[in-house]
Amino acid sequence: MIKHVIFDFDGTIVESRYLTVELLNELAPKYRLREIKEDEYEYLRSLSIPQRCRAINLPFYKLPLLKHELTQKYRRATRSLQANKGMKEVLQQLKAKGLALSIISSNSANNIKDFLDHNNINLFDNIISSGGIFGKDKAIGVFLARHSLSSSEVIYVGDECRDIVACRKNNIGVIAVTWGYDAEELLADCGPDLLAQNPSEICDFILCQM
Ligand SMILES: O=C(O)COP(=O)(O)O
Repeated sequence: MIKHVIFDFDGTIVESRYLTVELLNELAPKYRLREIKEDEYEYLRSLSIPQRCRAINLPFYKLPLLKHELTQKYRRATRSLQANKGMKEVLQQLKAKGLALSIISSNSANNIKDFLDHNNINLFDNIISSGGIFGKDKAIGVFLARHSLSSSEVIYVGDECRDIVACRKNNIGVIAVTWGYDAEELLADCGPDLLAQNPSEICDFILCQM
């Protein structure tokens, strides 16, 4: 029975895709990246992370430093970001049913808290940063152990294939949402338990497993 729902932040709860592209373009000269044009967004969403990195001339070794700088720059814009339509209501409904809610994200806890405070979203029991882009599987594992949760008591809601992979490594269920960073076809190939086209499907899926 599900007791705890863990959410991804960027793309899933908050619409930060355009901000991320803007910040990447700002950092492009420093990291010698190819600038991203607006008409490429959809194409880039359909690529895997290694393909995406190649498409913008980003060698993997530059990724940690770039990610760090991007997270710092993100801070100044948290107040201009909006929650994805219908997500606040989903969080409220799940909380009202007695579920614990947490966030495990590769963004920083400060950025996330800033956004949540500014938008009066005060529903999360834990906000955890997994650090790097690929640390989510470990962060989820530590979280389950720390809270004595079995894999069947938890479900994750995310928007990227790397979220699905991290959940599979921990044997937990995963809902992938189609309005975030990764395109629907890419997510479908990773085999989530549910591919949600709109926020209300998240509630329906979770509440029928309680
Ligand atoms: O920091 C990011 O760019 C992505 O963060 P997320 O794990 O919440 O999607």
